[in-house]
Amino acid sequence: MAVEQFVSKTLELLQEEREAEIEENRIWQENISLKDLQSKGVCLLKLQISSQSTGLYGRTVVIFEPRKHLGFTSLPSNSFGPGDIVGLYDTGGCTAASQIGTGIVTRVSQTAISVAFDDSNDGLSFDTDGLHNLLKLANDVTYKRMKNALNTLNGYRNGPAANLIDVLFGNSTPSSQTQPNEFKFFNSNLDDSQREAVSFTLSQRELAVIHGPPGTGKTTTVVEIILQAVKQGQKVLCCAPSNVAVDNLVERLAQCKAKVLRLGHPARLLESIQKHSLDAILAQSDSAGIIADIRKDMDKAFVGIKKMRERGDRVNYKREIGELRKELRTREATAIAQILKSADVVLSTNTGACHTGPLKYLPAEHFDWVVIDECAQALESSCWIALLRARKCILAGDYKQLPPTIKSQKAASKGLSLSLMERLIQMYGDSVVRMLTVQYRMNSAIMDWASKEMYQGRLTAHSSVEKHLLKDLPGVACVEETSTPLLLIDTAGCGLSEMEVTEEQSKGNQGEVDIVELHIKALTEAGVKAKDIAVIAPYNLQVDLLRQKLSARHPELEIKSVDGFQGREKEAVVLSLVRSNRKGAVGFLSEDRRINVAVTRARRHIAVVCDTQTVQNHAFLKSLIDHMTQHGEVRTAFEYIQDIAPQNYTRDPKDTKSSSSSTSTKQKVKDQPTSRTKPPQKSSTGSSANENTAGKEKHTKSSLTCLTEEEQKKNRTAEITAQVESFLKDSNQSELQFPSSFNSHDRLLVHQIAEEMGLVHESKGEGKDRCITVARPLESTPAEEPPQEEEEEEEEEEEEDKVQNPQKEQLSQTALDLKSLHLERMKREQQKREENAQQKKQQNIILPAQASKKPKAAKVKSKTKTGACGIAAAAAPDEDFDTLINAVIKAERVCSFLRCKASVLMLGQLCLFCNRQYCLSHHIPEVHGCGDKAKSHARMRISKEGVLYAGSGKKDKTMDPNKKAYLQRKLDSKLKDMSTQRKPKQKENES
Ligand SMILES: Nc1ncnc2c1ncn2[C@@H]1O[C@H](COP(=O)(O)OP(=O)(O)OP(=O)(O)O)[C@@H](O)[C@H]1O
Ligand SMILES: [Zn+2]
Ligand SMILES: [Zn+2]
Repeated sequence: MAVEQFVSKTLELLQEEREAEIEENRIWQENISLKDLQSKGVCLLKLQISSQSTGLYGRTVVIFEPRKHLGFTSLPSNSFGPGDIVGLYDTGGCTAASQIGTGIVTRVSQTAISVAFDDSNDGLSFDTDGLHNLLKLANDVTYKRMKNALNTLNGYRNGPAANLIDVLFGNSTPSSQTQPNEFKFFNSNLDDSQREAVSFTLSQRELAVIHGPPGTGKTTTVVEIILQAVKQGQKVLCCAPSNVAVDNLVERLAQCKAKVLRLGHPARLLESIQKHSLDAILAQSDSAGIIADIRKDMDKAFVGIKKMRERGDRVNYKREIGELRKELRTREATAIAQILKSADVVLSTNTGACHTGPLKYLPAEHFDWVVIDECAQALESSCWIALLRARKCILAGDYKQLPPTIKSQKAASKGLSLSLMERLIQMYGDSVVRMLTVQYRMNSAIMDWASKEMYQGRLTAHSSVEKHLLKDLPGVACVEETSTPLLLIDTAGCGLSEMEVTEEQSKGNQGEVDIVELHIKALTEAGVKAKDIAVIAPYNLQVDLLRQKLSARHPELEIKSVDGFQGREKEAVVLSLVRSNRKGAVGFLSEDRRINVAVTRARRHIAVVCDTQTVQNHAFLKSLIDHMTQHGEVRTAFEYIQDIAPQNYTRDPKDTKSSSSSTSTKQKVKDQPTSRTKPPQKSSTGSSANENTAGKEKHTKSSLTCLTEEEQKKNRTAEITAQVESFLKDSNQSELQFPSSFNSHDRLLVHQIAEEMGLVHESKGEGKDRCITVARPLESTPAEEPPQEEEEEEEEEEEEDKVQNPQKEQLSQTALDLKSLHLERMKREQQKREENAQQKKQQNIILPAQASKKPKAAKVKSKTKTGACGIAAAAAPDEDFDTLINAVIKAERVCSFLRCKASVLMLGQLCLFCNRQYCLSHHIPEVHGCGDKAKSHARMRISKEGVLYAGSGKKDKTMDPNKKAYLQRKLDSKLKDMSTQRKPKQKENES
């Protein structure tokens, strides 16, 4: 492909992408006042400058604070963090015209925010008396740099990269040295595939691609390659799309005593890395003394300016500062060039390697090799920023994991999401690729699926991990949950449907949240540490719901979206797939690479909670379900629901004894609740060796029977269906009673079949005599049924239908309980939405979007009313409900910090990590125990820089509109908790 063609097409797609982003920002900003932006935390209004100095290696750092003389002592709650790019405005507004400059946030405290402005903005002068607004900006620096690189690529003639460009565009073929260099490995532990990758890379002249599936030691290999290159006297430029990935390499290379230099704004680097940063090394250099003196003079001048009241005097100081700055710059340029030249490896993000940065001090042909790690997560255009400096390139990554995040679907589908790595593999095939095939992370049962489905079955598990299980971890007891690498908890037929909150375009599933909670409980009770467990969900809404439920009890449990987890690993992963609907829609789960990433984070155990009936409609997900069914434990969510609402179900004592009869799934269902609820001491006090082997034997046995399990289930289903059908044909029979020998699993099947056929079903009797009957639907039902409406509401109708006839639904009453809670919630949410709309209307500011939404909201509400008010009324009479609301409001009024009674009504601050309100002395995450989360959040945000870097989750600003929704959900969960408390029994039984 011609370079020009690539460049013009890519420029176009980048433009499209940029426009999509701008459009999104515009819609968002235009419809929201500055005040609202401030309340969303992305804008800070009317700040005064408290001080100004040169700091952070020569930048002008300005500290802003609220108007103290008016009694504002702290900043409004905001989402500003170190590394954010902000615009500085006078109080005229936040428009381009009133922008004074842009800077990078370096520090945020309760009372002040520091912003670093680059010296290069010569015209920058701050009115120290005036008031300023700060607004978080979407940054276009990344775009500009990529565009520049593409344009340079287009006109590139005979620089160092000329030959490489030919190879990367197929104009000449990659070549290798005939006589490979002799070399000795630094790391003697490398496996064969890693060694092969290193030798191959060393012998290639222009291009080597290293394909590193999850856990195969890609970084280990890249580090070895770089060390070998350095030994050969090569100068290496090493890049990755995210700051985190770059820092990781810096750390590993520094451990190996390589002379590394990290480029990048110090505000964005991990603290441990800062000593390798250009600025830090500069500060220790010979010129440092002189530079420091100049800075001191500049600081003095700044202080001078502040004292001066007269304009004329200020001008003098400004001139002085200008001259000092010039001198500073020439001295620094010389020093920087020296430092850069003496480093063996220079590291930066892809965009940090741009020619407007420090690399401009180096001659064009300085570098020999360019290494790009995580290459499959980078836009190709961002790779070209660095590649234009290289004779040879090494690309490492895994294109079977998630590609770079792109906002414009159109641009993505037209090729913007195709990474350089993938494009080259398409062009040259395996001849330029070496794949790492030994993985050091996953138990082979987990790996086998990924290997087969994604990596041509080529992966093998290293013996150190092949069989490792949770129970092998110190302090972890041997129970069923900790002895199986694969656990599938199937919600099919249990009525745990997904829900949707339209404003957020996301999906949640409260039933799955409850099941995840129980599984986490089982794992932690067995001694697995919360910090070793990840809970992953593909939808942000579900992530929020899970956090709400779990974070308070397990602050160290990491709960994230799939995208936020790329590049990480955990001993145990619990994956909630969320989707459960009759249409079998799986939406965004259909990205195979997303599922691959989610599953391959797990080292010893993965539990998947999902509705197999829904997700099996997608071939790739089906392969996962099939794999887990064949090689792992399968449970139905039904028995977890019994734990959630045990009052609705009497366990059939016969179940535990009838394991020899009918199905084998039943056999599994039978004794798990015991193992789950039994305290972990059980096995640690007993002879654990015996227990171990016993567990293993059982496991093997069940794996064997598992092979035909699905068929057995099918047969059983067919049997029962046939019985039901023949009953239906015989109009004389009014009721079909199944024998009391049916166990709970058989009854579940009956329940499912009856549901599908629209029949009434009921369980009667206790213990041994418990049996299930099926009958034709009652005549009255159709009359009450609301007319069919939009598809998305179907689910609700179905639920309401059951709610209206609860007495006919004994067996599914447990599921129904969750549903009624869900409905209660939905109803209140609807009410709130309506009230909001009402208020808006009164204020005459209905946005068109809301105006059009309103009628539908009203309709849904009235529908919900007819359906669910019965439950709501029965459970909570109006007064009761008011008391409830009052209690919640009261609880919301005081600081959430243990024993703190301070009011948070006026000055409360919401912690975004735990979603609680705190008083001013407790709201800082570090103070109340969210420190780690805040840190990793900040890190993640820092690593995101632009929107284009993949693997780091959603963009910041999506947090902000959610804040309100967060609060709403928080209230709802409190209400839910309270309503469950009001029903006697429950919780006590569990513990
Ligand atoms: N040859 C080896 N022998 C033993 N352990 C190894 C070897 N190579 C890598 N590992 C181990 O595997 C783990 C992952 O290695 P590394 O950090 O290099 O991979 P990564 O590139 O970060 O991961 P991934 O391949 O998933 O991107 C580390 O714990 C590392 O110690
Ligand atoms: Zn907190
Ligand atoms: Zn407090």
